[in-house]
Amino acid sequence: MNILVINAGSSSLKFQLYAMQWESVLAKGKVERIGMDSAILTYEPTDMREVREVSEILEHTTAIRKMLKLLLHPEHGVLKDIHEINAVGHRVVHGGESFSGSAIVDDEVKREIRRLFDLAPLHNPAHMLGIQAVEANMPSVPQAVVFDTAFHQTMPPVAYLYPIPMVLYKKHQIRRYGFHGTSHAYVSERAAAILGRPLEDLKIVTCHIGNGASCTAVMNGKSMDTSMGMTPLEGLMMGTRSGDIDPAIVPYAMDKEELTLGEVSSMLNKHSGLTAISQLGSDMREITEAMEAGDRSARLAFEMYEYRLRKYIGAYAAAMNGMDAIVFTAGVGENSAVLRAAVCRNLSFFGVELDEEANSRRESGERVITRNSSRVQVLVIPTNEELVIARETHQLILNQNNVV
Ligand SMILES: Nc1ncnc2c1ncn2[C@@H]1O[C@H](COP(=O)(O)OP(=O)(O)O)[C@@H](O)[C@H]1O
Ligand SMILES: CC(=O)OP(=O)(O)O
Ligand SMILES: [Mg+2]
Repeated sequence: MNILVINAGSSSLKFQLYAMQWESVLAKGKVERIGMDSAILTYEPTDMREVREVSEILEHTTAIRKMLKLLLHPEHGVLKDIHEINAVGHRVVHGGESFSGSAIVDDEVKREIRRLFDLAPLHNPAHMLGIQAVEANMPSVPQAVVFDTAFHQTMPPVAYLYPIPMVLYKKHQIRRYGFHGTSHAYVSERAAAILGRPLEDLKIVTCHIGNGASCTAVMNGKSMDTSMGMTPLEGLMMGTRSGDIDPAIVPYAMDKEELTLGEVSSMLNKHSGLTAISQLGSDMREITEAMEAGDRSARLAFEMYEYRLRKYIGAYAAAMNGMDAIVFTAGVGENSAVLRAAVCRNLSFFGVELDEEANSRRESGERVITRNSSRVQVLVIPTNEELVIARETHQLILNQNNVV
């Protein structure tokens, strides 16, 4: 069975085509910087040369159309016919309290994803465009959705409730949900395998630091707390999102700057975080380069980002009463040796001993970046949300076929 996995992020669209018999990737690719005039499309068919295009791609729908064309391309393609794709699995960020597991897409599921647009305004609408673009191009293919929120359904009430009137939870399900669940689950399992210890015995802080960023306290293999909340806005400082702020800023800024609710939400989701402080944009690569060239705003942005991340790691060590390992993953976590070094240098109190050479080595695979003597092991683990989504989709399709 071939499964196409689509991960439509806020600024990127990643895809992988899996042959499930071997769990092997036939082709993969990504479109980065969607919405900007120089979007970058990279397509990598296994065993063939990479194709790279820089063009204006303003919408997720255009990105998907370009992807299908490449998969079927006479020269670069890996498929002869679109029907060789047996199912599509989508990453969906918000599943609310309705979904504690994955689901096959039907009208009811689509209605629920739409109902949750307000809670994940940068994400759920993009996923829906993805689902619709697949329906338009491949009307008979079954689609599944795998939710970021599902892994965090194990959080206890002390972690998921807000200290506000209970009526808001009971009537409107206002609570903390957490996101990036497939990634936190995957990297914590891999960390246990690399450390050669049972996941059930470990206290791990997983740091998924991409354009969106979140930290999770994974205790005995279960999410016990995570930094994102009712929406992916809470927690760490991110590319364009503020993360934690005093909620009183919202009415105050609305009053002083005469902002509408929509404007203040857009300010916190799209014009805050690294973008706001660096005044250079949200790309950590550019910010690090500018910082190293002496730009003060870039340095402040970097330092705030690192400081807020480190505070969460410390908080989760306290939440779990211990910490065996820290995992860095996603775009920034996997690639920014500078950020990892800054975080680790300031965690020596916990017994983190960074191996500077291992940290700065230009490697892309899974690795430990602390010395053997380090009390807390720090790992870099490339995330693989796509593989988790492919496995879940495969299982749902097999179950469906057995029932029919
Ligand atoms: N070599 C690098 N050094 C520092 N940051 C990087 C590097 N490569 C990618 N990034 C960062 O990773 C971010 C994207 O991460 P990713 O996990 O792909 O995001 P998302 O899925 O949220 O769109 C970019 O904003 C970029 O700043
Ligand atoms: C939930 C979330 O923030 O996702 P992303 O990192 O893809 O923006
Ligand atoms: Mg992502």
